[in-house]
Amino acid sequence: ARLPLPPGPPALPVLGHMLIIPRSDQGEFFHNLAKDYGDIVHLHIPTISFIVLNSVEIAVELLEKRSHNYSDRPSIPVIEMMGFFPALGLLPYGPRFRLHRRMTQQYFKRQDIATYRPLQIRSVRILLQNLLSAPEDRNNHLSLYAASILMRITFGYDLSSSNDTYLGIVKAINHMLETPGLLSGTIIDIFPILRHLPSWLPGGYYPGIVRHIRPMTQKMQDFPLAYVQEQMAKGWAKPSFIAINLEALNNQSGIPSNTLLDIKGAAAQIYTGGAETTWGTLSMFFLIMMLYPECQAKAQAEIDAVIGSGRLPDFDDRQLLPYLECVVQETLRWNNVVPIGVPHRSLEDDVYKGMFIPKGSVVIANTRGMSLNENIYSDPHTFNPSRYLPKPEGKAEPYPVAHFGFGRRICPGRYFAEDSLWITMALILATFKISKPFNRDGKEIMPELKFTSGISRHPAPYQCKIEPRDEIAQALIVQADTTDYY
Ligand code: HEM
Repeated sequence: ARLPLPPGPPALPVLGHMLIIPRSDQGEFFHNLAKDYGDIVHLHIPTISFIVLNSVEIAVELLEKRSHNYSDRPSIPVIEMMGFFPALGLLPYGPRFRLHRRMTQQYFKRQDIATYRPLQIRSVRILLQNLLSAPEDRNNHLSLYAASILMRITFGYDLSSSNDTYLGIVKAINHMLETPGLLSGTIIDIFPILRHLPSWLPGGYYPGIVRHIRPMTQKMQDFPLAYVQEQMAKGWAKPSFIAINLEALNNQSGIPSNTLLDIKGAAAQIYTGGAETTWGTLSMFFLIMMLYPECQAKAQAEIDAVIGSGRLPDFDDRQLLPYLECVVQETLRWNNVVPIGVPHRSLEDDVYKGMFIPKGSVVIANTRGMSLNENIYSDPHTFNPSRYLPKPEGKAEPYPVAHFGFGRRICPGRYFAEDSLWITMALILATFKISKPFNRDGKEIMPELKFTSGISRHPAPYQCKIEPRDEIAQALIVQADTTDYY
């Protein structure tokens, strides 16, 4: 305990760093702190130590190589009070975490991910047709697309309309979780002690939110299980995460309620964790394609040269499209949608390079800062897919690795998510031109670079123009086979 803590800015006597930690854009704030104090920084507020990791090397050293100590989560009582239990992303390190992790990882294993491809392709084709018929509804189409894939594989549900009641519930909950100043998952929001500080939280505020949200959360978790049980009773349940887990228990008489709770909790976490992040990344992609038309044109030229214009890209084409691969990776880096990851927590005292890391520290992998590291990425605020290409065409910079987190808590849906993003971007670039809209005077409208703030971060609403690249592309979209082969 005599060893020094990692360095950090000057702190106030009791409040510590409470007044300097911003409520939004913490990723940038931590990134700037790293310039003065280094890649590992200590901050504190009453009773809580934060260790902020600003480089991939340190995150790997602590969160991966010492993962036995750094795989716990800090408790987020307000979210638990809302009924999010048991949810893998929030579970403390222990037997229940291991059970949920196993169930989820098993379903999204790298070697089995190809099973989902027919469903992903069909869903993207439907997305293309929706974008063709109502391009101004881009946002709704994207969120419908992301949720529909995950709901189908989680509980066999055919989500076909943005007006679906169940989708409405999930979106309302997500909205609550990301609204800045509410339950945004900002550092300030997630620490229980702050609930007692009137300056941050007016009295009665949280109980009010909980009253409003709890029945919705309950329904979000209960409906999928009831739906699958009903379909199984009728004998036509589609393959799904819930169906597989229930079938595995078939020979047991009377499934314990705790087991059912685990199945529905794990299922709900899959689409709450996966849909918002996938949708957010695709929303970022449309914004980027509008801002960087030269990158869009280069990716389209590559697709045209490799695939021609007579068919839509397929997963088999992935190896043949190196620039498109760089576009996907650069989209994940440029403004990553989970900018400070999900906080880990240390279980025991530890020492790193002569610095003391107290037991119970909240450990934040600042993935935004890692993506902006000037020692690795030249001109990091610029979207430049070519940076990853070998020299002399590119700069041979490494693909980003931080955006899916680290160690035993690394995103279990990462292989599936990358597949979804790749096929979506490939088909959209093959068929559509994305550009800035015009105002009444015929001048281009420059989008404002504004982002939401919370655990997940995505562009604030913006307009863009989406039109088929040509008549051949339009025909490909209209004639695309959307038969359900999954
Ligand atoms: C672009 C898409 C996605 C991004 C950027 C993303 C990012 C992340 C990050 C940063 C974490 C925290 C990792 C850590 O604590 O170190 C995480 C956790 C998680 N993600 Fe994802 N994710 C994405 C898609 C998905 C998908 C498609 C699924 C479901 C299939 C999913 C399910 C989860 C779950 C269940 C956790 C909690 C894991 C745990 O606490 O052990 N995610 N994700």
